[in-house]
Amino acid sequence: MRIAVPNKGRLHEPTIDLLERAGLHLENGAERKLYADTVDPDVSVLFARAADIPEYVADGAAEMGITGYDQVREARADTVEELLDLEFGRCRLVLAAPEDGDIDGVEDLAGKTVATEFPNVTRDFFADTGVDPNVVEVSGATELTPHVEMADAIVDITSTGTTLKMNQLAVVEEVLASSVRLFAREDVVDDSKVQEVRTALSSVISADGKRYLMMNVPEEQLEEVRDVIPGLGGPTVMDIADDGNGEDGMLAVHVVVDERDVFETITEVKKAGASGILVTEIERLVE
Ligand SMILES: Nc1ncnc2c1ncn2[C@@H]1O[C@H](COP(=O)(O)OP(=O)(O)OP(=O)(O)O)[C@@H](O)[C@H]1O
Ligand SMILES: O=P(O)(O)OC[C@H]1O[C@H](OP(=O)(O)OP(=O)(O)O)[C@H](O)[C@@H]1O
Ligand SMILES: [Mg+2]
Repeated sequence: MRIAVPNKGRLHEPTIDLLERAGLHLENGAERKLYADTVDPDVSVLFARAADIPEYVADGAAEMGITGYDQVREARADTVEELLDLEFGRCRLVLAAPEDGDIDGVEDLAGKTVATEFPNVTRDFFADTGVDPNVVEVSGATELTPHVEMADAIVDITSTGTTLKMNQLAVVEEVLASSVRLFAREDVVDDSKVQEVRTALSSVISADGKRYLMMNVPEEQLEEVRDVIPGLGGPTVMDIADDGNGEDGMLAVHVVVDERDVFETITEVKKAGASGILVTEIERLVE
């Protein structure tokens, strides 16, 4: 099985990082190589441009791919199936026009020109509106085109909004919300290796923002502690073997909580009688 992943650009590093955290360590993958092996002899990685990845998967160069949803839609790769939202590379494709111009809505673009790196997504968007502007494809610096009379509006990526603002452009309408996805070719989605990869990546995402709390609780205090724990599916409670030091009747309580609940939970369980509280990170969480 081969996974196509971005070879450069902003998606490269976070993708490699995710594979590593999922236990799919890369081997023999010196920088600038086309392929890398992983610790799993059945899984290798193919490096490609973010925009080419959906096509690589559709055409059979790889079985799985990781890239932005915007690229999957642009490639119109209808033989690939999404397996997982990887929850990074969040951005929006928006229709934007000069702030001080006369384009306030989609209908104002009838007979006008829209420049974009995403001509297919743009045409699909306008097809649904009944407005049919002229769409011109550019390969970068799209934000410049309305200022050089090349276009009346653009469809481009925005996340913080800084680039649009810098170019005196305002959002007219959202075209697409995107994030990075794991997908596979239709004919291999049920393959056990594909599902293994999906589970491994999913376990990293599930663990993100979660912490593991361990504490000691006197038996008679268990209910009180349990009541203040916001845990995932309730805590795990274990007997602590009597160590002969009067620790009899102590229980070990383990629970997974949201990182943002950790501070309050510690305060609450302490009040309820817990001691020896330990907080650790979670690498993976297989549900
Ligand atoms: N500003 C942004 N914020 C969040 N995600 C973004 C942003 N810009 C792009 N992306 C996502 O990253 C994907 C690839 O963009 P990126 O800029 O890394 O590649 P690229 O422009 O093709 O790189 P290069 O031109 O170096 O090959 C986009 O398709 C989109 O899904
Ligand atoms: O809303 P913002 O946070 O300003 O982000 C939007 C910008 O980010 C991307 O460009 P990128 O930085 O990838 O440069 P590129 O044009 O070289 O791909 C995108 O093409 C926008 O220009
Ligand atoms: Mg870019």
